[in-house]
Amino acid sequence: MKLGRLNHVGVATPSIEASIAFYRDVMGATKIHDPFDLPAQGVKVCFVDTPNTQIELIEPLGESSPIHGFLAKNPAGGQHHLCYEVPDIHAAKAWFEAKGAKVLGEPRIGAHGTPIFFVHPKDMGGVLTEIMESPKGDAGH
Ligand SMILES: CC[C@@H](C(=O)O)C(=O)SCCNC(=O)CCNC(=O)[C@H](O)C(C)(C)COP(=O)(O)OP(=O)(O)OC[C@H]1O[C@@H](n2cnc3c(N)ncnc32)[C@H](O)[C@@H]1OP(=O)(O)O
Ligand SMILES: [Co+2]
Repeated sequence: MKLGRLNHVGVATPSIEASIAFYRDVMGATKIHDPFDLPAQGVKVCFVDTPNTQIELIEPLGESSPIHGFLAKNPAGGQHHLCYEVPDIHAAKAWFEAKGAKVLGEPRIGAHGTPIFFVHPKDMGGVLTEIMESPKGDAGH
């Protein structure tokens, strides 16, 4: 597998509205997308565009949100995951499993409408890593 483009940096926040104000007023972001709920992933999401990638703001949605534990340890929020693009999600899953890394569940549809999976931070140098299939027609690198 070849390392693909960095698609986004996931940032967990207790308040997407407060984080939007921060990225707009302090960081000077000029393109902030409308937030939306993603119940299947247990998060509310908002993308902030930068010239070369996106910040993905995520706020817990529902009691079983996968980011509850992270925010319990980091109540003010913080950098949560990095997401890289790959051309073929199933080939990428097989690659990480063959390397002995713990893939968390089966591929599912993520916020960009393409399949994603996560690899456990303990096997990824301490970084929760999201692998995302590139949108069709996009090589991802
Ligand atoms: C918007 C949709 C989608 C997209 O399309 O982009 C998303 O990005 S959704 C993002 C949210 N979804 C997920 O994170 C799903 C995958 N995550 C998980 O399955 C769990 O969060 C986890 C990674 C298995 C952690 O589980 P949790 O129960 O919260 O924590 P533990 O206490 O069991 O943690 C074990 C261990 O790992 C450390 N940890 C936890 N989270 C992170 C993190 N984000 N980055 C780095 N390290 C993390 C945690 O500190 C524990 O370490 P020790 O205490 O040393 O054991
Ligand atoms: Co993400």
